[in-house]
Amino acid sequence: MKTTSVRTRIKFCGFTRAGDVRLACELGVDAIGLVFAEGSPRKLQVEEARALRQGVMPLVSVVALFMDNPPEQAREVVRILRPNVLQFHGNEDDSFCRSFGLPYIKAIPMGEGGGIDPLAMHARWPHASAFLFDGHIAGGQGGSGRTFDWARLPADSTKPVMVAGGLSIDNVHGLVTTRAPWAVDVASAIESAPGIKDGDKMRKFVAEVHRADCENEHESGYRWPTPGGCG
Ligand SMILES: O=C(O)c1ccccc1NCC(=O)[C@H](O)[C@H](O)COP(=O)(O)O
Repeated sequence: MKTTSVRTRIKFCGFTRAGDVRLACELGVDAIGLVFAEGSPRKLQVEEARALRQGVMPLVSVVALFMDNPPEQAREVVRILRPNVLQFHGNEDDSFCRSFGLPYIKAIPMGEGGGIDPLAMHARWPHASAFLFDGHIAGGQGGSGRTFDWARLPADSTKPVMVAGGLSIDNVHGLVTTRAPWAVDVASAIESAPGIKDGDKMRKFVAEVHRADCENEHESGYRWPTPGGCG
C-alpha cells in the first residue's frame, strides 16, 4: 500500500467551535469533518455547520459526514453547507452516495475481525473517491476512539486508503511509517471532550504526522525542496 505521495493528508473530524476550525486550518490540516450522524455528540444542525464553514480557510476541504441519514436531510446539508466531499458511515449504497454530485468517501467498519475483500469493496462502491478504514463496529458510530489491527488494511487497493479509529499522538507515527496511508483521520484523541478540540493535541498530532512523513521520505530518497522541509 506504499504510495508515491510525499505527504500524508490529515483530516480532523467533529468540530463544533469556530476557534477550533481556525486553529486546525492554521496548523495545515487538509480537511475539516462536520458530523450530521444522528446520535453523535458531535452532531451539528445545518445552520451551525454553515457558521463553522465560514471560518474554513481557502484550499481546506469541508467534509460532511452522514450515517444512514434520511435523503432529504442529506440534501439539505449539501444545499446549505456546500461541502467539498461527503463521507458515509452507514449502509448507504453507491447510487445513494453519488446522487449528490460530489466526491464521496465510504467508511468501512473494522471493529469486528475478519478479512477485507478489496475487490468486493470496489464492486460495491465503484464511484467512491476513497475508502476510510475506521475502528468502529458495523452499525456503530464513528468517533469511537477504537483502533484496529492495521495488518488487516488492504495491501492492493486501487483507491486512496484513509485510516481512522483511535489514532493519537502516540500511534500515528507508527501507522504512517509502516503503512503509509493516503490520509489519517482523527476525532477523539485531539479533544478534551466530544466536539471540543484541544489545541495542544491538534498541534502535536500534526507534528507527529509530519515527523513520520520526513522519515518516509528519507527512506525513499526524496528530499523536501524547501528550506522549511525535513532537513
Ligand atoms: O465523530 C463522530 O461522532 C461520528 C459519528 C458517526 C459517524 C462518524 C463519526 N465520525 C467519523 C470520523 O471521521 C472520525 O474521525 C473517525 O471515526 C475517527 O474517530 P476517532 O476514533 O475518535 O479518532
